[in-house]
Amino acid sequence: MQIKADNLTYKYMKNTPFEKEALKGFNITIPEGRFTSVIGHTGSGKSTFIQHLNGLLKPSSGTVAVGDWTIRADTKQKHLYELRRHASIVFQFPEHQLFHETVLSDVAYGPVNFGLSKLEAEKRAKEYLELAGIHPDMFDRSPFDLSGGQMRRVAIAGVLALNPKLLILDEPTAGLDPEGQVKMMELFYDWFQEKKERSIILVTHQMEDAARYSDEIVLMDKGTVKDQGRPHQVFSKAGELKAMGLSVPESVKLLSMLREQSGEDMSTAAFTLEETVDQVLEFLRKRGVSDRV
Ligand SMILES: Nc1ncnc2c1ncn2[C@@H]1O[C@H](COP(=O)(O)OP(=O)(O)OP(=O)(O)O)[C@@H](O)[C@H]1O
Repeated sequence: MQIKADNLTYKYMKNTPFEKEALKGFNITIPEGRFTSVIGHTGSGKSTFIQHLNGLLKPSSGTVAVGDWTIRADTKQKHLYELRRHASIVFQFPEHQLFHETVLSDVAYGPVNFGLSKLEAEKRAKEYLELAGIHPDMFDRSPFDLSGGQMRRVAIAGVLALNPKLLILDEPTAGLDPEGQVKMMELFYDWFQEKKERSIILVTHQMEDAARYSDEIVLMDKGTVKDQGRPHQVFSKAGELKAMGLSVPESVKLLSMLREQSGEDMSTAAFTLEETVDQVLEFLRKRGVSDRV
């Protein structure tokens, strides 16, 4: 679903002495079928923005359009019920929301709620649990007997089983070990790639993830959108990012240092280990030392 914000403003505790303008009237368009990461310093408004994308928050002024739904300050919640079938948010620590007796019934709950029969819902739940790496032996166990990482996978399977078109992820790998983080991101990316109309909006502080998986990056600062572009465009402005208290991926740092210290005209756009090695080898080739590598 395409996302379009027009002059989007959001104020917490509006018209009170504690009023806080978290979004300051920005415009943005994010086309359907993209993996988009939203980055920005803490407090820049990322979570506030994404909560508008399925109507959890409504603009104080301006509009947000998500697919066929347009959300304004006076939009009634009942008009957003259908939107929530298509746009799902995964907050940090989604495992805190597990509450059913068994893993299977927890994942099947959402699809039943959205109208599937119990049989169909369980079939779909099994499919997504397996995709999320949960072995069938665990289906009848209590979700609370699982490890933290497994509980997170069950919770994610519950969201994917709703078959959303837009998946909104707010720091979904927080608290996982490095291997768990990679596996979780690969799960999301595989899901995203399966159908071309699927979109992901990922809020992250992990610049490596933003660079590696995204088609586009949205950079937020002080309640507004500062930049939007492909990873190599956004991360080529290392100085600006640093001034906002942000960093660039380690691979970009390494190549930037190499470029500065050698004076070589080379690209710093490399977001995986393989791409970085290729760039370094290219550098060495230009310098005529590739035979010794
Ligand atoms: N419930 C709330 N009541 C009042 N102010 C809030 C509330 N939630 C967020 N804010 C304020 O709104 C601004 C934007 O917060 P938001 O959580 O959207 O930022 P963020 O970029 O997601 O931050 P982080 O990276 O730390 O999660 C911040 O100044 C924050 O203090």
